[in-house]
Amino acid sequence: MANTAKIPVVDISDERNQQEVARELVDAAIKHGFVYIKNTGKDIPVEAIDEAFEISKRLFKAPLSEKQACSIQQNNRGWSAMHYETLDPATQRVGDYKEAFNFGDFVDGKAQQPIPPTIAPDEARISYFRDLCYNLTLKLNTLLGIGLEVDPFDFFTRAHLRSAGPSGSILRFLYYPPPAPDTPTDNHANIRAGAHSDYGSLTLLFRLRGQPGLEICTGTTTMTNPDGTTIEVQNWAPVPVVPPGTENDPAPPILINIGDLLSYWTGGLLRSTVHRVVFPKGGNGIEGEQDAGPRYSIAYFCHPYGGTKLGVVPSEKVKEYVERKERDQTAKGLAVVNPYAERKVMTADEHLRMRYVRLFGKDDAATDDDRLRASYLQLYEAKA
Ligand SMILES: O=C(O)CCC(=O)C(=O)O
Ligand SMILES: [Fe+2]
Repeated sequence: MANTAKIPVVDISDERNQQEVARELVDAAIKHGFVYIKNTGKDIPVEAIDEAFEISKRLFKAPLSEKQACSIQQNNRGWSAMHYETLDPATQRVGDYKEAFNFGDFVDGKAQQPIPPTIAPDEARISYFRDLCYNLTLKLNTLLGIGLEVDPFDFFTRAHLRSAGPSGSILRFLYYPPPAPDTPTDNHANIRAGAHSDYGSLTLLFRLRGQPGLEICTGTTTMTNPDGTTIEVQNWAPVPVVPPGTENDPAPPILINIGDLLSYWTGGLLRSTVHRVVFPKGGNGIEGEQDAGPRYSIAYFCHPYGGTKLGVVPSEKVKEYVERKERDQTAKGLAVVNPYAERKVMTADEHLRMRYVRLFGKDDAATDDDRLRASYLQLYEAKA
């Protein structure tokens, strides 16, 4: 049995004591940065998930010309071709072995971007699914507010309301084709999705039974080379689609992870964990997860309103954590960098732009402010 990730499964049903649910979610977000939401079919009906996967499969099978006509734009909407994205440029020699399609906002069930004709009749259903994801993220934001004892408890929720203004939220269909026979699958030359952390506040991830590949970084090990020099090697643990206790649920649990924005906003208290998607290695050791065929997943990346100021979160828990970390750094003789001490508080849009600058390596687009923020962020990306 592979050393699988020990991510908690939380049942967020309304019948449960919501204080308790909130505590469980926050504990997982602090410790793992990931948490499974038990799928009872109440928050997101199982049929809606099945439908979304069915549409996604048809979309990626559509003629290339249809997809190319919807190629991804500056606004991060549209189709991203095989190898187009490189999530881990430091390690990867070629871009990710995947295709993706990003959906931004819909208005009255209509996409505000070009849609391949093959799935044009499904627009309203995609919009409905995106709404279900949005509603679930509002509930999760409220629970995180309760668990962090933020005052007011709906502080995060309000920042994520559509009525607050446009955001970077994206519904993304992902397709990982089976590796071609000559494809090297050693994770360095070629990988389905390179190691990365997500950019926004929360990500919802839907996966299919029998389609493994997601792994989380659980830490690093220092290795000594023959010449005495040392290198840090990342340790990886597969994330089962169907963790123990959920085998009889109507659908696999929805996997939630904390993104960099929420980690930054909470001074690093909530953890944004690095993850990646690898090719099947003759099964990953998890019972029932042996599939070497194509892999489909669906992600919903939740972002607050673009103008949200990522200043101090009104929570004693966050404040105590930031102060404790500063004391620890001082005791270790390390420089103390307080992100809240910036002369101008960064907004959600600025945070996202900073990440795009890094993803696409366009440093010429970066301003001094971007670089300053990047240096602050590095501190919070030190996944202690
Ligand atoms: O496909 C997956 O399982 C994960 C995808 C992912 O991490 C991402 O798109 O950010
Ligand atoms: Fe991700």
